[in-house]
Amino acid sequence: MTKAALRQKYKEMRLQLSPGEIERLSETIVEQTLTHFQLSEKTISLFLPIERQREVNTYLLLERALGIGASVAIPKTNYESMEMRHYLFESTDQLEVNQKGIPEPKKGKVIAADRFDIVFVPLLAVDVKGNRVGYGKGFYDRFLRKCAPNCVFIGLHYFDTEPKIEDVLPTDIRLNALVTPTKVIRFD
Ligand SMILES: Nc1nc2c(c(=O)[nH]1)N(C=O)[C@@H](CNc1ccc(C(=O)N[C@@H](CCC(=O)O)C(=O)O)cc1)CN2
Ligand SMILES: Nc1ncnc2c1ncn2[C@@H]1O[C@H](COP(=O)(O)OP(=O)(O)OP(=O)(O)O)[C@@H](O)[C@H]1O
Repeated sequence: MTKAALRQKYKEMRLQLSPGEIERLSETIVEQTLTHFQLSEKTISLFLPIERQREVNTYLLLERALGIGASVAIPKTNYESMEMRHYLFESTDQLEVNQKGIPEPKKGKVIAADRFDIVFVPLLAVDVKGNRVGYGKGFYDRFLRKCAPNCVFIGLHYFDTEPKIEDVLPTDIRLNALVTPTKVIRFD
């Protein structure tokens, strides 16, 4: 399928999940993540969920990661440059929900892209090779290319992989791994 068709399909599938299901599936995704990846002492990029879009509740992962000594930075989007800048998470007082519904830091200590060990990546759909579909603005494609070569890109997703994304672009950056409620997949 094309990215446009997949966006529509998965937006609808997410909106069919009840708030109770979102919580339960998000908890399972977080448990799977903690079982399969070592987060302690790591520097991590973590998006916070657009609640009206029923994204994975990553607040649960934020709490757990901080509890085991990870440094967590949250991205903030700039719709003029179409780039993201990361700020070290220190307190929920730093956060404000932007006009797209994304909780983002207002200020804080800036963390450069090449400092991350792990980046958790939001997505609408992903194929069997780790190609992803996001909201189509390329924020993550621009950010991930600046990360260190050994940085691990992990998608968090409620659903299974798609057989194929038809219109993959040369600028698209693949995931290294995917965590769903039932599977942890490593690509490559
Ligand atoms: N939680 C979260 N943070 C993220 C992303 C994400 O997918 N999830 N992004 C991933 O790249 C970037 C933001 N990308 C976005 C780009 C466009 C729209 C947007 O146009 N939203 C529409 C509603 C959604 C729709 O139906 O298209 C809008 O607000 O009108 C939202 C996010 C960076 N931060
Ligand atoms: N490094 C880059 N420099 C300039 N433009 C880029 C770069 N990476 C991606 N783009 C552009 O951004 C857009 C990304 O579209 P695409 O459908 O791949 O987004 P997406 O991966 O779904 O979105 P997102 O990364 O925001 O979740 C394309 O128009 C692409 O050409």
